[in-house]
Amino acid sequence: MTAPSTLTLAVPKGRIFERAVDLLSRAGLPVHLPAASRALRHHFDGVTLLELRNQDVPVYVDLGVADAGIVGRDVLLESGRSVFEPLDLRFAGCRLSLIREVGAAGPITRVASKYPRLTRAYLQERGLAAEIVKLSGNIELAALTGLADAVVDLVQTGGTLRANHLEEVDVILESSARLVVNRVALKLKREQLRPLIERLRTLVAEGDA
Ligand SMILES: Nc1ncnc2c1ncn2[C@@H]1O[C@H](COP(=O)(O)OP(=O)(O)OP(=O)(O)O)[C@@H](O)[C@H]1O
Ligand SMILES: O=P(O)(O)OC[C@H]1O[C@H](OP(=O)(O)OP(=O)(O)O)[C@H](O)[C@@H]1O
Repeated sequence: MTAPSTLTLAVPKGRIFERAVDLLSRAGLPVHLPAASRALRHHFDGVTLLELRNQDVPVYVDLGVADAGIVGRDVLLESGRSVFEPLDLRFAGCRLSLIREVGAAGPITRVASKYPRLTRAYLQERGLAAEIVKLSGNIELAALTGLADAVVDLVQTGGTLRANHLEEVDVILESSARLVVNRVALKLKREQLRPLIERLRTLVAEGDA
C-alpha cells in the first residue's frame, strides 16, 4: 500500500480563517491555528494549509494547486470557476444586495461593487444599462459620496447600512461559507477527501459547523 499523499487546503485569511481552521480540526484533520507569523503556508501531518485572499481560493482549487478549500458563495459565484461544491458549511451567512441612499428614486446609471460579474448579470437580467465601477472595499462610501447612484455589497446585520443612511433595495443572492473541491483531486485523493466531506457533512447536520 502506498502512503497517502498530502492534502492541500485553501483557506481565506480574514473573517473566515479561524472558523475554517477550527472546523477542519473538528472534522479530524491534524490542523490548528498557526502561531502569528508572516508564513503563508502551514504544514501539518499530511495536511498543508494555504492562507489566501478570498478571491484566490476558487483559483487555487480550480487549477488543482489546492485539493479543496473554504470560501463564501458570493466570492465563488463571482469567480465563475468550475469547482465541485459539495457542502454548505452554514457559517459566514450574509446576502449580496443592491443598496441605495434612503429614499433615492432617480435612475441607476452607475453601480459600484467588489462583485462586477454578479452586478453585471443582475443588471442585465433587469435590462438596466448602468456602468459598473469595480472597487475594493468600504463600497458603501460610493453611494454616500455620489461616485455611484447604487452599490452592490454584502449585508449581514444591516448595521453598516443604518450607520450610513443607506437601504437595501433588492437582495441579489444569499451567501454562506462553502466547501469547494477540485474535481480531479476528488478522484485521485478520494480516500482522503470523501471521509473529510462526510465528517464535515455530519458536523453541519448536527449544527456544529
Ligand atoms: N458582515 C459579514 N457578516 C458575515 N459574513 C460576511 C460579512 N462580510 C463578509 N462575509 C462573508 O465572509 C467572506 C469573507 O469576508 P472578509 O471580510 O474576510 O473578506 P474581505 O476582507 O472583504 O476580503 P478580501 O480582503 O480578501 O477582498 C465574504 O466573502 C462573505 O462570504
Ligand atoms: O450588515 P453588516 O453586519 O454591517 O455587515 C456588512 C458589512 O460587512 C462587510 O464589510 P467588511 O467589514 O468586511 O469590510 P469591507 O467593506 O472592507 O469588505 C460588507 O462589505 C459590509 O460593509
